[in-house]
Amino acid sequence: MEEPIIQARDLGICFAKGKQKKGRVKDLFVRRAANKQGAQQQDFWPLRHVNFDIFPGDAVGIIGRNGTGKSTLLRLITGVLIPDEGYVRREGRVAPLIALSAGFSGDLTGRENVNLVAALHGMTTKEIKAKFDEIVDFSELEDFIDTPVKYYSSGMKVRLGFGVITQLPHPILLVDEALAVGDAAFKRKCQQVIKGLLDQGRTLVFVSHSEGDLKKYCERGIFLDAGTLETDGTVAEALAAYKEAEARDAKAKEERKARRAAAAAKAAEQAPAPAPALVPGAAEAGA
Ligand SMILES: Nc1ncnc2c1ncn2[C@@H]1O[C@H](COP(=O)(O)OP(=O)(O)OP(=O)(O)O)[C@@H](O)[C@H]1O
Repeated sequence: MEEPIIQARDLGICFAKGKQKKGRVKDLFVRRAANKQGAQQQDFWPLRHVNFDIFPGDAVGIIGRNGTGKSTLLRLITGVLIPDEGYVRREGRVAPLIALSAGFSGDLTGRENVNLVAALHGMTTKEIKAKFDEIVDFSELEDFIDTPVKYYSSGMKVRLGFGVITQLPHPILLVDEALAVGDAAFKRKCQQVIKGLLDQGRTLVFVSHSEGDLKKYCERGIFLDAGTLETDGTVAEALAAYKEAEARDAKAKEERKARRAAAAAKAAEQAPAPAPALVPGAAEAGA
């Protein structure tokens, strides 16, 4: 039987409300010790008891409302965050199309950043040299490649990041809304590149709020809700479950609103009639 390229078992991560958690090795010890002492009041689990297998060549869309742990799941898969429970195992390196504009050093030029980022992701000097022109050409930054990245616009940074990461030979491609940025022409170019990588047999895990994009790239869909994996099926099934949950929530919200309005009307009905206004001197005048 084929082995999964990504496997999650009882995967969970706990965050403290109002505090940013960084994926640090130290946390492996500190947080595990803290968990043994019992969860703090402010702790919450954006993901818990998550299980799935992703096989080589799968294209999986991660669907869910804002704040339901989609990006967190991708960061757990890349290894940037360390789980508090369970595990996620990868059989192959990851090319992360995530937070693309954040990965550069502002004082270094585009050229230096390409070399640095590609090397950090495991490309050899020879590989980088072979791909360099293609990266620059794709990002359309020929005239700015020797300019420090701090002078780039956010779109220029994203273009350069996309150019580098899509040249990595790694089998797993993680995409987090990377296609939501950039102008229409650049978006079309990105779509072609991703399609090409999928045709080569890469495995895709794709976070998006766009039904069109999800359907375009993915056959499978995982719907996350309230910290758990609710549906793992075809992308159409996962989208249907997502819409159902949204409709259920909208209905519950309407019902709550109607209950509050009814309670307010009842309270107004039962309230004693307001006392007549006192007109100074009225009693004396009647005597
Ligand atoms: N490093 C962190 N430390 C603490 N809390 C975090 C951290 N990263 C995310 N969170 C919180 O975890 C929850 C899940 O966030 P996440 O970004 O994974 O959601 P999402 O489903 O990707 O949302 P969106 O659709 O809005 O992008 C949110 O409540 C968020 O505030």
